Amino acid sequence: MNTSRYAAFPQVPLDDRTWPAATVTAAPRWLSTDLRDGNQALAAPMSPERKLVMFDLLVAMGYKEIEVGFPAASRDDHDFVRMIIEQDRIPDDVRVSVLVQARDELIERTVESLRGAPRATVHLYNATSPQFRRMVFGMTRDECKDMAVHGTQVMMKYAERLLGTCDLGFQYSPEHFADTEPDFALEVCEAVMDVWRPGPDRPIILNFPTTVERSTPNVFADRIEWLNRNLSRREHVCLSVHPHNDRGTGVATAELALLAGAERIEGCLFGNGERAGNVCLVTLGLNLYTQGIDPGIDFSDLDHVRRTVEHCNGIPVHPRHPYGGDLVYTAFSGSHQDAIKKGFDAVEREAARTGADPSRMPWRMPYLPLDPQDVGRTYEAIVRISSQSGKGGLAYLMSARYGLNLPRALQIEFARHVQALADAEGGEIAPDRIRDAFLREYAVTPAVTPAGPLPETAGTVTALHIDGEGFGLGPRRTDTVRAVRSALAERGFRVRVVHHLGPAGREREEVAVYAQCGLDGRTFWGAGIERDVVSAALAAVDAAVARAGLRRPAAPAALPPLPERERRHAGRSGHPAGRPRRVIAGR
Ligand SMILES: CC(=O)SCCNC(=O)CCNC(=O)[C@H](O)C(C)(C)COP(=O)(O)OP(=O)(O)OC[C@H]1O[C@@H](n2cnc3c(N)ncnc32)[C@H](O)[C@@H]1OP(=O)(O)O
Ligand SMILES: CC(C)C(=O)C(=O)O
Ligand SMILES: [Mg+2]
Repeated sequence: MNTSRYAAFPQVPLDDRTWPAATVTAAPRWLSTDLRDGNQALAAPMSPERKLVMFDLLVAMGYKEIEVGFPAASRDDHDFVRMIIEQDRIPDDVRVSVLVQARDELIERTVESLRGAPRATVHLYNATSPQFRRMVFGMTRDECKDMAVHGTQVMMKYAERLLGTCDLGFQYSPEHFADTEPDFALEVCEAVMDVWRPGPDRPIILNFPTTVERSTPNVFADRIEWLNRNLSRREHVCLSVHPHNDRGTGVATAELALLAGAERIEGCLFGNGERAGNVCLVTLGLNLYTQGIDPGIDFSDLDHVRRTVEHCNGIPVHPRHPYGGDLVYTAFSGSHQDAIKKGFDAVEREAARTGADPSRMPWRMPYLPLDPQDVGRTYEAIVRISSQSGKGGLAYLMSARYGLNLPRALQIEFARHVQALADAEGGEIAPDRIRDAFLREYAVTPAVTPAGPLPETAGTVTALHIDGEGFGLGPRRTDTVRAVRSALAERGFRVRVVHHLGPAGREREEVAVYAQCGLDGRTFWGAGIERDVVSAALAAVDAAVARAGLRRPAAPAALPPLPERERRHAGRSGHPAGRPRRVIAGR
């Protein structure tokens, strides 16, 4: 590749920059340009209907400055502006703006589109960079400056003629500011201000776009700090930035610009816009939120925002898009899942200890920069199981989704089963399949249960785990059922441990008990899930004993036929192939 065709971007001479030591403590003013810069970048620009959906979304989210179009561009753009004005759809605390080039014929139509608006801003621009002056305009610096000055004069003339009592705002952008000599950008802005004459009730927005992002964000920040120091009438100027994302650093550019003195940011939801997009307003807003700063924008139903934006733009949001993508609150890898599970366990313990509401506790969760619930997501998709997962993730899924808190040793054992499944199938294993595999493997129901005690030699049920708590049963107890009953009674087990088994909303409340059965130096786990703890404990013991194969009949053929469900499960359990699962536990 021919690197020699490109050159590093020149630095701004600013040796005493202060922005690196600054911090952001409040949200900037936001302007959404989804309906203008975002819209102009679509293969099929939005119809007025889709524009209205986007406009209503932006208003509902709390954006107070919305660029609604380029009325001189098309009938749709013009008619949309007319529609929201005539139908009185602009809330009192929202200001719309419209963009226009510094060209007389376009300015008239643009200003005219705002007739009847109680308040609105005209946004005028012309390119100022040397390339543009040379290649596109064929103009000197002075001629280029005159273009901006003249455009401002023409805009004011038409506004006076057409807009009557409108509370008119004015914004000027030197397009390609990031490529323009800083002193020339300043000169043009000063000349524009001389015409507009900003004052106490007559502010001006000076908006500095990267237009095409070519430099590292620190270079842009230096430019903004330099302007911040050198602009006259600074108290009447709102210093705004408009980063694009050509180098993938639009967000960083905006954030460093804030440190350098910018007060307002223009961007689009999920970073729509020309080429690699405008800066993403969702990322910027939630970046502030996760620093404890209120962005002033409602992101509490981010999936709805994303769906609406996808509908309006006709472009899908990437699954890994910060904060809003489908996968950004999901861990697939084992060590991440394990740490997240431990993080949630720690929060629960802390909440139980202090009586605090977990949803109000400080968020410090490994691998999750934001509580998904804060943006309307659930915890369900936090962990998804694949061949990269381990016992921690599995334990989280079983607990969070099905209320099954597996003891650690059982987690380890079950993880091996799931790993084998993942290795065999590849890809993701759906939660319900994992739960089914667990029930099939551990909640074994003996097919025949005649009365009578277990023989002394049958093996020893060594432990019960009820809702994550282990109860050792002592070495000498061999009568399983008696051991269970007395262990529960000795502990005065009256607590009703309630789990929801199955998807949230199912009404059955059940208790899960896990039993460990030791035989010949090996351990066999069983699970019982029943409506009360004693039945669950008995079922768990039955299952553990059954899995140990303790009371296998000598001749399986002598038993009645297997029920359909049992038949399906036989041979899929990790037991040697063909070994009968039909075992009997006495009661
Ligand atoms: C960075 C940005 O996003 S800026 C916003 C850009 N947005 C858009 O362009 C979308 C809307 N635009 C349009 O619909 C059309 O371009 C229109 C209606 C504005 C103009 O259409 P046309 O008159 O056919 O001209 P065209 O689009 O080809 O523009 C080229 C002319 O604009 C001039 N021009 C380009 N940028 C500017 C500017 N910022 N200020 C003044 N004139 C400009 C060019 O020099 C050229 O002039 P020429 O006709 O003398 O050669
Ligand atoms: C019109 C201006 C602000 C623009 O969109 C840009 O330069 O990117
Ligand atoms: Mg732009």
